[in-house]
Amino acid sequence: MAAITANGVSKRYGTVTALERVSLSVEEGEIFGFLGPNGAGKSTFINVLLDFARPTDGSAELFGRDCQADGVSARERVGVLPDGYSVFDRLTGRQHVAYVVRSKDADDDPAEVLERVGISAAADRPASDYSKGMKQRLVLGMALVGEPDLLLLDEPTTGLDPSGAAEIRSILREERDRGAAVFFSSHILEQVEAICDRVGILQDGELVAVDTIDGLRQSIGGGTKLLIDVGELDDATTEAVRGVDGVETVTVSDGTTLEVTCTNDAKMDVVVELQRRGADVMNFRTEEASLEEMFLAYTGGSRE
Ligand SMILES: Nc1ncnc2c1ncn2[C@@H]1O[C@H](COP(=O)(O)OP(=O)(O)OP(=O)(O)O)[C@@H](O)[C@H]1O
Repeated sequence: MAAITANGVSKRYGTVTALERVSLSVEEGEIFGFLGPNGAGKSTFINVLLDFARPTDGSAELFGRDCQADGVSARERVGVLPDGYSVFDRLTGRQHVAYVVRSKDADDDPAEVLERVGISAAADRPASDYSKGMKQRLVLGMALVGEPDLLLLDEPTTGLDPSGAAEIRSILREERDRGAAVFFSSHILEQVEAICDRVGILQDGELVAVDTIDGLRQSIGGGTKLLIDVGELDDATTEAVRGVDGVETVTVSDGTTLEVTCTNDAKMDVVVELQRRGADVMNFRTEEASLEEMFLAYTGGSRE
């Protein structure tokens, strides 16, 4: 059964359309990255799943249970790191985790949970004294209690230093590997590229793409960039390469290096055309489009 199903979810705040007919499905055992620039609607979508916000149109389900009509039972199997979370200032980290263990009727050892998220040294300090990154680790630890079947995480690595972000990514992989679905939002492309099985790109409330990273690469023109060093290059040869089926763009740098973006299938045709035209192909490299290039292609360069 799908962990998350969204059927045409729209959300309007007055004249602002935060979400526009978002439909998607996330399965158990996958890490799904929800990517979009600031204000794209990522938190609003998670808030709809948690019933912090009600959709204007459409509906959403967690494990087949309606997030609004049946919200409490929909959230039963879910661990959450919400946007704008807060901690209880007077409780220690250990007490926070112990509280969640009791309320979920779970049997996790709070010390182990705190160890896992890297704040065991601060276990008995009040959470009010924690840094932002430590609070974030604490709330993530609380989300992990009870082996939830779905982790819903709003920007889980923002505010963490690079090694902290890497630790969290490895926890998310472990959770996926034990069969949980992991859904997390981010505007940090590298975080998403590093661990996601699939990615959804949200732009102005609309889901403009959902695919694997490789699939996204394919759909923006194969996503393959060829860098070809040739001895000499004339305009007619450049034009001929532009005319090869599957070629999207051709640019020339330093007078002798061609940069060609094209579908995977067109790679060899480009080289064959160059040779047919008598060009001396001296070096030939390919680069895959980075997620950043894909993101810019989908969002029209509005990365923030
Ligand atoms: N409670 C609210 N009242 C009015 N407008 C809202 C409310 N919540 C969100 N919005 C608007 O909806 C849009 C989407 O906001 P949202 O917080 O979902 O974006 P986001 O993708 O999570 O952004 P960020 O990456 O900056 O956190 C924005 O234009 C925002 O101003």
